[in-house]
Amino acid sequence: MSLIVRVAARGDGVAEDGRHVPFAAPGDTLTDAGELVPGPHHQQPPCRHFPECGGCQLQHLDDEAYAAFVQDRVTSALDAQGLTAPVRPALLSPPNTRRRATLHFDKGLLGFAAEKSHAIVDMRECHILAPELLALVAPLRSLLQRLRPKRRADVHLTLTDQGPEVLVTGFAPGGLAAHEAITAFAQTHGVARFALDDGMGPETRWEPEPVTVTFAGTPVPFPPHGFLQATQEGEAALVAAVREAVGPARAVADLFAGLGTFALTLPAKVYAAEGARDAALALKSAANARQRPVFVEHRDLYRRPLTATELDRFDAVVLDPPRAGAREQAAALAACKVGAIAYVSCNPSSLARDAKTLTDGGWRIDWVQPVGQFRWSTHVELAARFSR
Ligand SMILES: C[S@@+](CC[C@H](N)C(=O)[O-])C[C@H]1O[C@@H](n2cnc3c(N)ncnc32)[C@H](O)[C@@H]1O
Repeated sequence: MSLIVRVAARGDGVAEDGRHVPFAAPGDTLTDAGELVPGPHHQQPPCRHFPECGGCQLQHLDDEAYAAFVQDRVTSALDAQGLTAPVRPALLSPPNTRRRATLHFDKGLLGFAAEKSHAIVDMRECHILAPELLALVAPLRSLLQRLRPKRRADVHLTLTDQGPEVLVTGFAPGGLAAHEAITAFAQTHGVARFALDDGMGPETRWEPEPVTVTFAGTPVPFPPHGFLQATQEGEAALVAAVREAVGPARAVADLFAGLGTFALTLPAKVYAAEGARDAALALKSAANARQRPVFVEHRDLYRRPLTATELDRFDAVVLDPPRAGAREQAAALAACKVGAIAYVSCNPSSLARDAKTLTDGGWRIDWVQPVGQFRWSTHVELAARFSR
C-alpha cells in the first residue's frame, strides 16, 4: 500500500514510494496490486469530456487539493532555484467563469484539443467556460459546418463589454453567402464582434459598436488578438496583489502592460511599456480619453529592456511578461534602486529563474500569491512582491 502524497506539475499523483499515478488525488491509496482506492480529496469529475479533453487535467481533485496543487507548483518552482518565500494560499476562480478560450474546428468538430493528441474533443458541455461563451459553441459548430474550412481553424472566444467576440484564425471565407451567414449568426447570437484572420491580419465582418474592455471604469478599445486575464476573479486577485505590492508608490512603471489591466487600476502616475502596437495604441487612446495619468510607450522589452538608470526614475515596477519570462529585464531590475517590484507571471518556472536573478542582485521575495484562474488545469499564475 502506498499513499498518494502530492500532485506533480503535469497532473499525475505521486505516491510515497515515488510512483507516478495518473488521475490520483492526495489521500488516495495505491494497493500492492496497483489498484487506486479514492480518498477524501478525490471528487467525481463534473464533465463527461474529462479526462479526454485537454481543457482540464485535474477535475478529479476537490477544491482543497486543487488549491494545494496550485500553491505547491509555485513553492516547487522556487525550490528548484534554491529559493524560499512565504507562498500564500491559492485564490481559485469559480467554475464557468472563463471569459477567454481558444477552441479548434476540424471535420465538423468544435472543442478543445484532446489532452494527449491533436484530435478535437467535440464540446457538448464545459464547466470552465462562462455561460455566454458556452452558449455560442453549438451554433458556431453549425455555422462552421456550413462554411466548411478546408483545414483546421482556431476559434478564439473573448467576453468583452459588448458581449462575446469571435475571432476565427486559419480561415477567411469570401463571397456573399459566407458573409451573410456570418452576419446572421452574429446578429442572432448577440455577438459583439466577428473577425477572421487567415494570416493576413484580422478582418472584421461584424462589429455594430466598437468593442471594449473596461479597467477601473476606463473602457479600452479591444483589438482582435488582444490580451485579457482569463477570468474576472483572476484579474481582480492579480490587481489586488499588484496594488498591495506597489503600496503608496507615486510613480510606477508597468512593463508588458497590455491593454492596461494594471496601469489603469493603480492610483499613481504610470509609465506603461507594451510590445504589441495595437494594444499600446488602444491603451494610449483610452487613457487620453479619460485623462488618466498613463504615459504609454510602444517598446520591445526583450530587445530593449529598461535600463537600471531608466528604472530608477520610478518608485515601483510592475511586470507581467509572457510565459518565457523577462530574463533581460530582470537583469536590469536586479541592478536598479526602485522601492518594490510586483512580478505577475503565468509560468512559475520562468518567474523562479528571474527571481533568482533578482535575489542574486540583493532583492528578497516578500510574498507570493498563487492564482488559479485556469481552474482544473495545470496552468498556474501568480503575483510576487520583491523589495530590497
Ligand atoms: C501576460 S500579457 C500581460 C498583459 C497585461 N499586463 C495584462 O495583465 O492584461 C503579456 C504582454 O506582454 C506583451 N509582450 C510580449 N512580448 C513583448 C515584448 N517583447 N516587449 C514588450 N511587450 C511584450 C504582450 O503583447 C502582452 O500584452
